[in-house]
Amino acid sequence: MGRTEQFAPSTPVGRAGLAALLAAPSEAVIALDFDGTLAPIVPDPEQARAHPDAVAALSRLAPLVGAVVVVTGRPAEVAARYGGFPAAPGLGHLTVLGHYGAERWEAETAELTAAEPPPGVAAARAELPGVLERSGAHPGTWVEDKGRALGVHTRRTGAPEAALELLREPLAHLAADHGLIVEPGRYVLELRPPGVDKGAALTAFLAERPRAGAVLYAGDDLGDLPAYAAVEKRRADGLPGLLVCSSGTVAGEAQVRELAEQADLSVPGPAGLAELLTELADRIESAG
Ligand SMILES: O=P(O)(O)OC[C@H]1O[C@H](O[C@H]2O[C@H](CO)[C@@H](O)[C@H](O)[C@H]2O)[C@H](O)[C@@H](O)[C@@H]1O
Repeated sequence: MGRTEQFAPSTPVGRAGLAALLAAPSEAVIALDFDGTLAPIVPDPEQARAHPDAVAALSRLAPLVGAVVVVTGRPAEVAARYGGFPAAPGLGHLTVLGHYGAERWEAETAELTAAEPPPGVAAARAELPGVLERSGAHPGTWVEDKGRALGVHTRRTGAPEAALELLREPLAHLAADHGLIVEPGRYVLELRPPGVDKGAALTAFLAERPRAGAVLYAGDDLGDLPAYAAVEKRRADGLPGLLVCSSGTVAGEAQVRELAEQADLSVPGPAGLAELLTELADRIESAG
């Protein structure tokens, strides 16, 4: 199969989204999740790094399109650093929307803007060790303190799915007690403030660009569903869009079914996304 067929969207709306992106790339917005999409999933979240081929492809693509934005559950500055974005050529206008949109980092200025630190996180942080102990959390359960949110990871336990299930209810109670919500992800339950999600973040970013002619969104996890819904909504309003699913490639881990079902195009993980971004850069360059 050639690359053109490999990256052909399976839906008419997806094909229209891709066609609009390629017809007027300078008005297109490329929006990408970080973990599982730009960066391969690894056991230790602190060791996650963007796939080098994805960064190289973005370096070529970013100067050709209207905007590139990374929309992530990570703190924005952490995603920028783990992505290697500050040092990468061509990414001088990249934006990272972190903490599901509560933070924003601009490559142009290296400035970080953030909403007020949420109340409730400090109290939940203090109570979390006790809650984990009383719940019988499996050995290997690990807390990622993200400052304005707390991620409880079970990937490094002996039975990640069972370890996660065990914690759903106690963490839901802890979150509710402190005005937080639980954001579920790939072997992680995150306690975070309500009021933002990737859909609202992407919608606001697109609203800053009234001339946007197309939007591509790529994600891999439940937290990306609101961004998918935002693209669907903008498509209904007439903005062409392409929904890409970075399919799970970690042994024994199922991909997020809802995302795969809604996507116009699936790629095999960050390496596949890198190929897609490379293909887009090739096609835009050869047309120009
Ligand atoms: O919105 P994203 O950019 O996809 O971030 C979502 C969460 O990703 C990270 O956790 C996930 O990736 C880890 C590294 O590969 C993996 O070990 C873990 O099992 C995954 O859930 C990150 O640690 C979280 O802070 C993000 O919210």
